[in-house]
Amino acid sequence: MSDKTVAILGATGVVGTQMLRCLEERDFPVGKLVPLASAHSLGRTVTFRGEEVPVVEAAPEAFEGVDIVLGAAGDDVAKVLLPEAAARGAVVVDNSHAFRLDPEVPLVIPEINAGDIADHPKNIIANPNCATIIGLVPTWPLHEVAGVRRLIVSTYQAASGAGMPGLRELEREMGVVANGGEMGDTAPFAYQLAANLIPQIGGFKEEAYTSEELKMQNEGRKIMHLPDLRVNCTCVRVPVMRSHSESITVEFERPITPDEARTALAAAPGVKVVDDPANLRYPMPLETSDQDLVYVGRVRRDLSAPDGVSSLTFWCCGDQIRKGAATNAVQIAEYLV
Ligand SMILES: NC(=O)C1=CN([C@@H]2O[C@H](COP(=O)(O)OP(=O)(O)OC[C@H]3O[C@@H](n4cnc5c(N)ncnc54)[C@H](OP(=O)(O)O)[C@@H]3O)[C@@H](O)[C@H]2O)C=CC1
Ligand SMILES: N[C@@H](CC(=O)OP(=O)(O)O)C(=O)O
Repeated sequence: MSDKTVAILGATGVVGTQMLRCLEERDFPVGKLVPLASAHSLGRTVTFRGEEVPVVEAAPEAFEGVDIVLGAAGDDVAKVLLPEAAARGAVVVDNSHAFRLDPEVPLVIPEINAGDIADHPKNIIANPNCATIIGLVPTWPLHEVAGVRRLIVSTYQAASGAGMPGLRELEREMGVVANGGEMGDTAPFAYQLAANLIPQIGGFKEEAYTSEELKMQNEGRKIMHLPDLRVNCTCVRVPVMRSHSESITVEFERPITPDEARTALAAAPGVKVVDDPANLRYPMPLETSDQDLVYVGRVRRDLSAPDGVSSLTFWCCGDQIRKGAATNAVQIAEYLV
């Protein structure tokens, strides 16, 4: 396998920094690394394989000679720069929302639809929304057993889902809560997050759902190839540094017991079952931070299901910076090489 020239667009951010670590850990064949960021990061370096690599200002010409681009910038930057990279012959794996629902762009969680990677006519492959990845990795093996018809999801999303500014803001607010002082401006959050919950992620869209909540439906349908999948999602920002958690109730086409579900989950790639209520063992975000598996527990019957309806409830946690973003993107890039 020949070494590749790999660019990271947004190499100084939360996801970009994690991509550097994932490329190192997974021994991705990087011949040359091109770390790209905004003009305000010029003069900075990123550490890769023990060396300091200077950050380059992101511009179309920076993609000349690049084989693979990992996108870790926001939607607006992605929309402008990544087609420039693709036009220069690079294959792009992008983390933003910009291209996810484009019918000519595959939207991939490798554990579910790796087969979609091969057909990428625009030279762009999209990484799904982080909460969607963490929720669907354990939902898929249950679908394979019993056929998923409907999902009812509540998410508990970490501050770092809002990038470096979100992480820094929660750290600051925790200091203010502990030591006193002025809370002041809470951006990027609309309200104080420390010692609080904020039931809004993204802007409000149709039927009073937020953009983040609609991603679970629209991206889930595309990834699972289930255009009629019914999804009801509520997304909540919680004062956790890292790792998203989700409560998911699944309605199935066919009967499935909690034991059958645990057996399917235990055999599924990317999943670890932690489900031992007698010993108080269940997934928690502190435990799932900085690793790649989605932990699943609290698997139980949905006591509210109408007679004759097959339905289970479970709880899962996963590191949204790793499996929800950087790791998933590097996994896709591995298929490309
Ligand atoms: N955080 C998360 O958990 C997840 C994030 N994502 C998505 O990944 C992407 C990156 O998010 P995240 O890492 O959290 O964000 P951060 O805010 O932490 O990082 C943003 C990155 O984009 C760069 N950037 C900003 N403006 C420009 C520009 N004009 N030209 C080039 N680069 C620019 C920044 O560079 P500089 O330092 O110079 O400003 C920085 O490297 C987003 O699309 C996000 O939606 C997806 C899943 C999970
Ligand atoms: N919006 C997510 C993270 C994210 O960046 O999602 P997306 O890539 O779909 O914009 C969160 O705040 O937790």
